[in-house]
Amino acid sequence: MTCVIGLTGSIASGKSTVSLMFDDFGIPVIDADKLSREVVKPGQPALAEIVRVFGEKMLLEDGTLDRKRLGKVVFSNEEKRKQLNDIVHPEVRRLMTSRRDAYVKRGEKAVVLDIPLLFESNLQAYVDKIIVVYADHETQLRRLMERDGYTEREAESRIRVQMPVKEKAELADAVINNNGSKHETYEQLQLILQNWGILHGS
Ligand SMILES: CC(C)(COP(=O)(O)OP(=O)(O)OC[C@H]1O[C@@H](n2cnc3c(N)ncnc32)[C@H](O)[C@@H]1O)[C@@H](O)C(=O)NCCC(=O)NCCS
Ligand SMILES: Nc1ncnc2c1ncn2[C@@H]1O[C@H](COP(=O)(O)OP(=O)(O)OP(=O)(O)O)[C@@H](O)[C@H]1O
Repeated sequence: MTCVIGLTGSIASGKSTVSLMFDDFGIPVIDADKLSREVVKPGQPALAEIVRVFGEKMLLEDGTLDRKRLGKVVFSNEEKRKQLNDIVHPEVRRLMTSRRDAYVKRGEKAVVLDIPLLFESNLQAYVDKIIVVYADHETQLRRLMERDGYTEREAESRIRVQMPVKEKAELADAVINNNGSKHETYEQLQLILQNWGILHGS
């Protein structure tokens, strides 16, 4: 039986960092953020729908989506964010479940679905176990500003539209505290996978 692990957290809490660590254990990861980029590539119906709803101004000169511009709109307007979600999320869910099912069919011991909005979108039933990657607000804000070059205001607006990571942690089967070093995070992940019988102790 494949264990389907949902990996979530809040923006810049460290999901991608943890996601890379699964590689070390030979466990495949399906990344919802990556899929959400694939489904809006030029020629895809979701991009045409975004242009219809948000206008041609959302395209860069080369015909690709102007993510920065669209981000400015949707992270400051709840209604518009919902409109975008309604265009992008069904496609992402379709790709995610078909890839998950392929891994299950192959008999992998585990597969990870890295889904930033797992709780917000009510996708708990897609997975067997949930790991929340936690970082306290200050750490999250600092890492987000450093990684993406956002002002404090821009970073806060992105954090604010998600369920607080503390609440997510309460709903998890396991929590990784990512306030410390990446090595400490790695050790926590290893222990969780051992406890779940996915990895064997060394
Ligand atoms: C608005 C867009 C164009 C901004 O692109 P940008 O390259 O700046 O950000 P990126 O896609 O890398 O997302 C970064 C993080 O923002 C958060 N985030 C993204 N979209 C949303 C959303 N609709 N609601 C809440 N948080 C979101 C997630 O934590 C994500 O990990 C893009 O985020 C998007 O298309 N969002 C809608 C699809 C979506 O919900 N993706 C996230 C989960 S699949
Ligand atoms: N334990 C850590 N120590 C130092 N830096 C870290 C640690 N964990 C993550 N970071 C850094 O913090 C930033 C955010 O981490 P990461 O990209 O993994 O978050 P994320 O949850 O995947 O974000 P998003 O929701 O935007 O996809 C990155 O620049 C990453 O290198």
